[in-house]
Amino acid sequence: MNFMQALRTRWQQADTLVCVGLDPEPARFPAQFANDPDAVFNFCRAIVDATAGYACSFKPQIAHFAALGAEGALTRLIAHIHAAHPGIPVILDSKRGDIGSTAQHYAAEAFDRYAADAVTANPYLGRDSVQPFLDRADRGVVILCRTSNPGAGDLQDLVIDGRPLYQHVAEKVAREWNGHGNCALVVGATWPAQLKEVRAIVGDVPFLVPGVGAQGGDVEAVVTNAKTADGTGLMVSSSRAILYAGNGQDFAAAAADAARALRDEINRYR
Ligand SMILES: O=C(O)c1cc(=O)[nH]c(=O)n1[C@@H]1O[C@H](COP(=O)(O)O)[C@@H](O)[C@H]1O
Repeated sequence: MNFMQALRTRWQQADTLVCVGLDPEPARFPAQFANDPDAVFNFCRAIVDATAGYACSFKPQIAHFAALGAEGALTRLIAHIHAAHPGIPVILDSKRGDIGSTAQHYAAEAFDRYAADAVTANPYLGRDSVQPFLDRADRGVVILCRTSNPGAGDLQDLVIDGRPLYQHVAEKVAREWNGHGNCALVVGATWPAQLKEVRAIVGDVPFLVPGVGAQGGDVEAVVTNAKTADGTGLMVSSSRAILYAGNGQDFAAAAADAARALRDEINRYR
């Protein structure tokens, strides 16, 4: 099953649009991990196992592993997700973008080294830089469109030919880059008006929507502005608000409660 089929199946069968972000920060781990040499893996695995029932996808963020020299933990974590929770796709959040010959290696990194089902990609260098990802028809390519951060508009809102750059990205991805039907777009939860505009441009192309939870995005506004006609189309991503919901012995149960509460809040507005 390819990424898009897996995602759609998961939306329907598990009735959830929550993407659980895996952004390990050892300084925020519960005390029980203080002397654990494999703390990054063990913490993340506990979160994965506790939240899987509420997840339409998992999204490990590569810098959070690489900065710690924990690439091995990332490899084992993705393997664990595939083995213990088959059918839940993994999006490697690496936001890669480079000339085509180098991008081939980034595609191999995400899909072959880490066995991710999808990857986030930066479109700034143009189509040839994304092509090695697009060519992997069975994998997903989640392209930055209107990001969640405060400075998103510095470049993404610049008006070109009468419309902001992020709308050109949306248009290009939906009409030209999505030949294999394997593209999705990143649109931040912090920008409800832009979510609505991009949805109007791209039809049913799925959105990865980070920015609820720690970044303060409004769940009702996200779902009402960005869902597709069938009440799906979204991976609403939250990392810190789930991972660090508790920091005692019961941290995994607290994470599960946070993921369930987000699922239920999203489902109220679908
Ligand atoms: O591509 C992403 O995942 C992403 C895009 C974006 O526009 N904003 C954004 O916050 N992210 C990522 O989503 C996660 C958000 O984390 P929390 O704010 O803790 O939920 C981080 O891993 C970010 O790198």
